[in-house]
Amino acid sequence: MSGRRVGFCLSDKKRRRMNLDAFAEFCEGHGVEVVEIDLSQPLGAQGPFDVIIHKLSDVIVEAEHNSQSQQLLANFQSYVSAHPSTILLDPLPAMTQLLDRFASYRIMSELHNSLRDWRICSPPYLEIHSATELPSIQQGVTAQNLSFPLICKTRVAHGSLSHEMSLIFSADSLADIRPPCVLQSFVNHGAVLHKVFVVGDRHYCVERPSLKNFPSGPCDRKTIFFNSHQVSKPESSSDLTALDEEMPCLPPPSSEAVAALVRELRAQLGMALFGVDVIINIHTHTLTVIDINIFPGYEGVPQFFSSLLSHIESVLDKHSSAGPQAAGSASSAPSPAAASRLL
Ligand SMILES: Nc1ncnc2c1ncn2[C@@H]1O[C@H](COP(=O)(O)OP(=O)(O)OP(=O)(O)O)[C@@H](O)[C@H]1O
Ligand SMILES: O=P(O)(O)O[C@H]1[C@H](O)[C@@H](O)[C@H](OP(=O)(O)O)[C@@H](OP(=O)(O)O)[C@H]1O
Ligand SMILES: [Mg+2]
Repeated sequence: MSGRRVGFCLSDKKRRRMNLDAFAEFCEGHGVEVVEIDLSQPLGAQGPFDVIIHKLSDVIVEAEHNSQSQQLLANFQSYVSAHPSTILLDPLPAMTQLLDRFASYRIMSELHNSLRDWRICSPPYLEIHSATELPSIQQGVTAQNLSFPLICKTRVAHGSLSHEMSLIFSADSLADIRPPCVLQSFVNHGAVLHKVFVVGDRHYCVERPSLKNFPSGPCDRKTIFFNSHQVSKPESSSDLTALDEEMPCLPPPSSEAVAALVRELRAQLGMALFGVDVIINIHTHTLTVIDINIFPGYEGVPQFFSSLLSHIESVLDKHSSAGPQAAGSASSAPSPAAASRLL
């Protein structure tokens, strides 16, 4: 495979985090050229691209209220629409839905049906659209069978503001939430998070610290505000992740169940680069899905570069044998207006 060009459209932060320069060097050794796309310059002059890998989550979120980001997104979309043979990893509509926890939680909540044989579930949740709903939230909490403590997360799932969350211990503290957000039952899981990182047909599980167990049921404790990156990064260590009690180790998630989960999500989302966060309920040992992430950090994944390159090679090989309109091509992008309406 020689003479192939892969464009990367990433924020500066993401480019540094994934060490794109090192990946470009790695690809060069395999006859693949990596090009950093500058979204602010005409894309036509930067192409052609066989594949574009992007993480446009910040641009899509900003395009909601910023005309410059709207323009960048529109330029990107008109380029991909005009170049249907360029493969887009991942398709914009697929990844845009994961920017919205209302959409991603709906997907997670349907998993227990599609994966019935594997005892996979996600905690019950409630969508709060606006502050006008505040007076009736307690009714919603009861109707949806949510149980205290509750974890409250922003509706927007990606970007720096999206990791600010809170733990709510009683009905009185529901006044602390800031809509739009989701309320989700907190599931005790022994402070262990299992991150499943997906790269095409391969996936890898890594263990991370996580929130400790809390007594079930309402209590008069004050709301705890925290940033999820203080609790679920490899180096995270805080009072919130240190268990208060001794606890026997939980069994890790079954690898067959994780493989079934990844297969189902790959098919449902039509995506290749994503992460799924799962915890194990300490009482039922049920594999519980709590988050799906777009193009995550893959920290701790051995040989991420070679997995990513083999995925790129495999989609290109499939594409050339299937013809230019093969699945995953850039033509599946929504109109600029549709994409910016998605949040
Ligand atoms: N329903 C839940 N029950 C128990 N703990 C939870 C639940 N939801 C989230 N957590 C805890 O809160 C942390 C952050 O939650 P979540 O993964 O939804 O946030 P995030 O900001 O999207 O994180 P990431 O940066 O991994 O994408 C988890 O790692 C886990 O420790
Ligand atoms: O690799 P894990 O531990 O799963 O963490 C990821 C988060 O899940 C993502 O939400 C981050 O993306 P955003 O910074 O766009 O929220 C993502 O940031 P990144 O895209 O800069 O890598 C990571 O922090
Ligand atoms: Mg997340």
